[in-house]
Amino acid sequence: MAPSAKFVKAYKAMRTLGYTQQIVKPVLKNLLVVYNQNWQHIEDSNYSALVEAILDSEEFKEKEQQKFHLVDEPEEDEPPLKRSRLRSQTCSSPGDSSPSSNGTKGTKIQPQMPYYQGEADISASNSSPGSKPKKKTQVLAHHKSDKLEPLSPGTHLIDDGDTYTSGSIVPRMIKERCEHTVSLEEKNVVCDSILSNQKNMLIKSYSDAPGEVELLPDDPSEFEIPLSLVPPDNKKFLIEGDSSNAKEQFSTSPVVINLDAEDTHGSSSEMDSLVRGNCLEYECSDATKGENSSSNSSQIDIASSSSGEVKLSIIFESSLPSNFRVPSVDAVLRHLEENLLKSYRIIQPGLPVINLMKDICEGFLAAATNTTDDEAVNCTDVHCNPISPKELDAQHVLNGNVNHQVGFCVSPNTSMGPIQVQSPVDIRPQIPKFQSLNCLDLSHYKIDVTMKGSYGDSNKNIVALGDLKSSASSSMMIIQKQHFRHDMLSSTYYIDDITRGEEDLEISLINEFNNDHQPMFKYIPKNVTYQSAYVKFLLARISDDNCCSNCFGDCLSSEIPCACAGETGGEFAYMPGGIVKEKLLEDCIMMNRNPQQKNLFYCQECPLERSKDKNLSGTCKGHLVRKFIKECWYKCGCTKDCGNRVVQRGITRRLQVFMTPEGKGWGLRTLEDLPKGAFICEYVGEIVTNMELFERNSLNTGKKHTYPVLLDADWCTEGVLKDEEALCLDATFYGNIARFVNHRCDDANLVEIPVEVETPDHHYYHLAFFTTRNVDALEELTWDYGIDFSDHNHPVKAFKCSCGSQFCRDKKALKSRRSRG
Ligand SMILES: C[S@@+](CC[C@H](N)C(=O)[O-])C[C@H]1O[C@@H](n2cnc3c(N)ncnc32)[C@H](O)[C@@H]1O
Repeated sequence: MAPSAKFVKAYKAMRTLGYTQQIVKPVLKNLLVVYNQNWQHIEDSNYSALVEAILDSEEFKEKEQQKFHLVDEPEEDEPPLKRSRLRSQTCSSPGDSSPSSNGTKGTKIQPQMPYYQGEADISASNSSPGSKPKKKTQVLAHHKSDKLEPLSPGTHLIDDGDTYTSGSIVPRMIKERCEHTVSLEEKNVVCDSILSNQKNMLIKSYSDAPGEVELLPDDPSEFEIPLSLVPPDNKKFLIEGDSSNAKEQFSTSPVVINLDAEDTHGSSSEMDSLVRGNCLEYECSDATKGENSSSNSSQIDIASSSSGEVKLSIIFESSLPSNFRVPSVDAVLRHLEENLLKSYRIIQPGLPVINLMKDICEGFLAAATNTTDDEAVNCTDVHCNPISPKELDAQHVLNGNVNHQVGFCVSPNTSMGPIQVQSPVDIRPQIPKFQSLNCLDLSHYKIDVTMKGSYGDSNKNIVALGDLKSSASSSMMIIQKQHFRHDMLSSTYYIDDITRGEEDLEISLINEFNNDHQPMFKYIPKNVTYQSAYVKFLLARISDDNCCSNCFGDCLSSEIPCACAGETGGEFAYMPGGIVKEKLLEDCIMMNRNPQQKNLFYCQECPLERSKDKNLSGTCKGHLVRKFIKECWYKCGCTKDCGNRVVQRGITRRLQVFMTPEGKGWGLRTLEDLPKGAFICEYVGEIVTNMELFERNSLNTGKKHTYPVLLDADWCTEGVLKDEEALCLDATFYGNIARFVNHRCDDANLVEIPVEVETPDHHYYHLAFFTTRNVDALEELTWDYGIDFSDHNHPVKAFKCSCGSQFCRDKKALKSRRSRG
């Protein structure tokens, strides 16, 4: 039996035997210690005897006394159940004679269960079911007396305008919690700067004993931080307040909800809540998932305050690798964005994690302000008891478990705003890892996001929290529901617009072949300069005579070619309708297919060759003279509809990114029939200098999504560009759909043509794709990357080509290699 299952079993058995959570909790903790060391003893144990033995043991009592500074009180007749709960979940003021726990009177069984030295967190409870109260203890605390009001199950408790439907209420004060070092709860409290600043925070808590009431504050405004709660029947939890008045209720009635979808059933939720609310938080979070769950899990806790702040905690649990190092917040976010989002089923392209978290918070606000009572009871658990980064549970430490808490504060109101990292990752001291036998060897990543905001309508993407059994890394699935068409197979992965509205047309992405999700990159519709690249089309150069400032209307309809056409020999590149003229198209295709027939320009004193060796004059090896297009632009006198403006208007054809069945990865296809010479898209990416690209490539050892396009190295006839000036396009991190165009040898249906829009100096141009022939709807769009598959010395190792072309150069190279032996 898996240790976690045993743990659950032990818990259930103890609860069945009638032990209160407050007894079970410390006992389980002790049990865990034993368990780690000698778990086979547990297998056949009589749990009743076990509990009694633990409670009766001298070590247990001693530790409990030390830890909680318990003061013996005169015996008082109180039902043990209630007393124990009061003892462990409430804090009494000095001199408070409210009921407290009795001592333990256990059996004489003393199992050989070594207590692990250093184990620190032991509950204050030491009562035993059915036992006669032996003594009363009092927790020394420093706060004013709390008012106690009993409720029966289902009773509506009106407090400060709030309505509670059932259960117990355990409000706490943050000050008290931060000052205290006496209880398990205190140990777990983070005096978080975010939460601690909140006023009027009140917690609704539900015990496992319906009708049992804990503390109710005289002044709820004193309660600033929520504590852990247990729902009465594992299902019943509500956001208090009636729906008619939900907004006001919400603003004055903070709630704390655990939305862990996996904890919705059975007593596991109860236990999970119980233990998470205390020091055993993570162990039991895992334990409750029992045998069925993987060792990895996650949960989301969301809390809101009366001031409109929503705090989101995401706890991600996974096995600690041996090279574990605490990363920076930036590193975590970057890593998530680059690598992990897809495993969480987050389909939004380039979605920053922080935005996702903010969306969740906003969704919570929106839901909270629109939720009816009926809907509200779906929440499964009530919990917010953040673990103090400074005070780790000893068991965690011993198990080498680490809790990283990261706080983020998302700026006010629902519009996007700057994000402040409020509390950076807490760096754990170097704790020797305890090699335990059990399966609770988890690391815990807890990311808190806090959003203060107005409660305006949110039309943000839907966030669904559910069970993602197929995912190895998380039980959380976050999807954009609206992006799934109903007629699709459940296995189809589909996004309706990967451009996020950046293009005039939506461009969908579909995968019907495997489980790959959209690669991480940021969609940009136009090139952006990365850093050092200097692109010369400044407004200061508006006086340059490279435009047709005297034109008006549509230049194409003018009888005399305009100045822009003069740049390309007095000929416009386009026909009406934006189709590239046949001659230009064929020239460009030819130049690509037959490099040996490239149009070369030879200079007399080649600056390029001279730059290689200053002492030699150097014979010019020829510079490529590329055919190009010069478009009119906004410096010109023509209108935006001018027929000589095509590429700058962006994508106009219906296209789709799809998963290719041939193993080439993603590809681009057309969803409509295309004529020959039609503009498809520009190759968009980051404009980087040669130097920057080199640095990137040497840093980035991971797989590349794109082939950087060298913009002007073989085209510039104006002199030799230094590496820090020569421009390249890299679409690895920022790009458009062109980054998905796959290679096809020789007979690709796309050809790239340089297009000048803003600058005439050939230093920078747009690389535009046009169709080389008529293309049918659903055909894949391909481009000949120009790779020489026989060049094995090339620094970039070519992929194994599966273009399927009869002219495939890779296959030819392979054949000739084979024939050479
Ligand atoms: C610009 S990306 C094209 C999009 C890419 N398929 C993806 O999934 O992101 C270039 C990469 O696609 C793959 N690829 C492109 N054309 C290919 C071909 N003909 N055969 C095999 N793989 C190809 C190679 O992995 C190459 O490095």
